[in-house]
Amino acid sequence: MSMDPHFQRVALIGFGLIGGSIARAAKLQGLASEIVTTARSEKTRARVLELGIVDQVVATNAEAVKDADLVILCIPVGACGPVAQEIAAHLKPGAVISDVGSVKGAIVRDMAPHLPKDVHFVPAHPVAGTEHSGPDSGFAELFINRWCILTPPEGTDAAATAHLRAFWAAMGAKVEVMTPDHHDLVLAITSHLPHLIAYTIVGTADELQQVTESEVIKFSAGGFRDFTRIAASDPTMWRDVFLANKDAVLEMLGTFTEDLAKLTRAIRRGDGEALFDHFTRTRAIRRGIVEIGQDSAAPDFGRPHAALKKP
Ligand SMILES: NC(=O)c1ccc[n+]([C@@H]2O[C@H](COP(=O)([O-])OP(=O)(O)OC[C@H]3O[C@@H](n4cnc5c(N)ncnc54)[C@H](O)[C@@H]3O)[C@@H](O)[C@H]2O)c1
Ligand SMILES: O=C(O)C(=O)C[C@]1(C(=O)O)C=C[C@@H](O)C=C1
Repeated sequence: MSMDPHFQRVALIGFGLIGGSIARAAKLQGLASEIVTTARSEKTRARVLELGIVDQVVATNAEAVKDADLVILCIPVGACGPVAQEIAAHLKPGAVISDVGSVKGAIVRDMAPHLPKDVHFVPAHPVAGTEHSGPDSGFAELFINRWCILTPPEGTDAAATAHLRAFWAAMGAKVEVMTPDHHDLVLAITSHLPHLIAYTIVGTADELQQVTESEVIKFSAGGFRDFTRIAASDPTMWRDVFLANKDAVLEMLGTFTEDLAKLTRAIRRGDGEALFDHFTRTRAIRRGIVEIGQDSAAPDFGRPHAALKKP
């Protein structure tokens, strides 16, 4: 028999893209009897109330977690440690405490030491998002057919993990469990590096435009436009991701730079065969992802990297 996904009282710390999407999906699927959220500014509290999705909007995180059976931190990765410290004394014994951060090792290191022994800490990362943020950006369908990765520390109560898994599955997600370190390596290449590349190339094009006084960006074609969408993602969120996943990103950046050098050499030498072979291989990878209906987070694809093998 599968686990009941329902929680009595759910507290969402932060009502942005992800918090707002969880609220909408949980409400639609009847996954909580009551949803409470924090919004720090008066303006956001008024807006969240106006949206009419949650039952209660409060100003402090401590107030939000009171009596909550499930607490989800939906805030930038760098804020999770301080917020764990802030809410620790107010958590209900037996509650499931989770998050949605894009990095998992740092979250475990920053949050776990503050949490009382009588709560169940099950970190999570829904691998689904957009370049938008704030209370109006969320939507109930965001998680449908997307991965949600859980990274429960060793010794976590299996029933708590199963309950959170059922909650995410009921919002449409495909759930997988892995270690925080493995998560961070896989996401460094499939999500963090692509964002770094987008942030770089859009900045480079803009600088070129200024230096040459040309209209580089005005005449940009489809490929560049896709990069600008990614490069419009939230600066606070992505600053925190790169600070928190420094080691894995630097490791993947090293491998990426070597591969870029190989393609650079092929262009310089006029080695059409090397370019054609490379592009043929990557086209097959894309087609494989689309075929299995997985156009986000495709762990373990491409040339195998020793560190990416499943633990
Ligand atoms: N945007 C994405 O594509 C995406 C996808 C998956 C996971 N994530 C992760 O989800 C988390 C939230 O991202 P988002 O896109 O929803 O961001 P967002 O900017 O839309 O929302 C974040 C919210 O957190 C609030 N906040 C910040 N510090 C706080 C604090 N100390 N206490 C209470 N509230 C606080 C902000 O006011 C804001 O409302 C991040 O950790 C991010 O890494 C993002
Ligand atoms: O599609 C996008 O806009 C995203 O960047 C979403 C995306 C990703 O890289 O896939 C970004 C960060 C998250 O942690 C999860 C999902």
